[in-house]
Amino acid sequence: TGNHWGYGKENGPSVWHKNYPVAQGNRQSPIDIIPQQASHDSSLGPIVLNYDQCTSINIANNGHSVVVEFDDSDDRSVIRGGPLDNPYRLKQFHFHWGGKGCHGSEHTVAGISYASELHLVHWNAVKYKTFGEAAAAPDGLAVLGIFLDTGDDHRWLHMITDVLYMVKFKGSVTDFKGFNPKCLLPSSLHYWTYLGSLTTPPLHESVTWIVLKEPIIVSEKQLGKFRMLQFTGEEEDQRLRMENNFRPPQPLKGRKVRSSN
Ligand SMILES: Cc1ccn(O)c(=O)c1
Ligand SMILES: [Zn+2]
Repeated sequence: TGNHWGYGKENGPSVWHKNYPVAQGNRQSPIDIIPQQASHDSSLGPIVLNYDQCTSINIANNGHSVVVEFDDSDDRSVIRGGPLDNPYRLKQFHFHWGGKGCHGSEHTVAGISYASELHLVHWNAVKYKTFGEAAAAPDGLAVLGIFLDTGDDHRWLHMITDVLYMVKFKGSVTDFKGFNPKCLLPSSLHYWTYLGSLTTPPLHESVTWIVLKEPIIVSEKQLGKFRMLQFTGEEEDQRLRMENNFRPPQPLKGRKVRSSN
């Protein structure tokens, strides 16, 4: 109902604060990461991803992005180590991207944006009973951010781009079992980390961000398939191409960004 949030002129990031005042809070995401200003923290260990038993369930168009959901009923796929005090359970991953020839990452690096950004969303099931509860807690979520740059075809991304036609319209969902997101990681797990928020409403300040320094490479052709998705539902007469679904960088407000080695 009503003027739901989105990425358009009337309902985009510049007006989200009207319904979600935390948009102007002190730990909002994304941010511009300035490598030279990040502090090397030798106490920051490596991040460890245990995705081998992971169980993807489906892939869906939620009207803001395309999301792959996982069975998070136990600790079969978790992220641990790095800045995290305990394991966080993989819940879903999704992407943010730009328009044709435009970049659409959320985080930027020294003012430079990438073509796209993949977010792997995890929640603290040690401290909280549900994802919803964790999403509202200051140490509730850990999101692994991976930049996508353009070049050659990505060897495994076709497994996702080949099924996007099945979820063209908002509200569509289709089975998507047996996908292990480990195939979407770059070779290095070196990262920046800082305390931030969801980058979409409700913009809860509940995320420990872990942003990998090394991008993965995908082709323009593969990226173009994301742009055939629609923000709108099949029944709506408006046809809105899903693109530029990113929030721009937010004020750092004195936060420190730490860097793994
Ligand atoms: C939980 C959540 C929701 C939206 N986005 O963009 C995120 O990165 C994480
Ligand atoms: Zn995201």
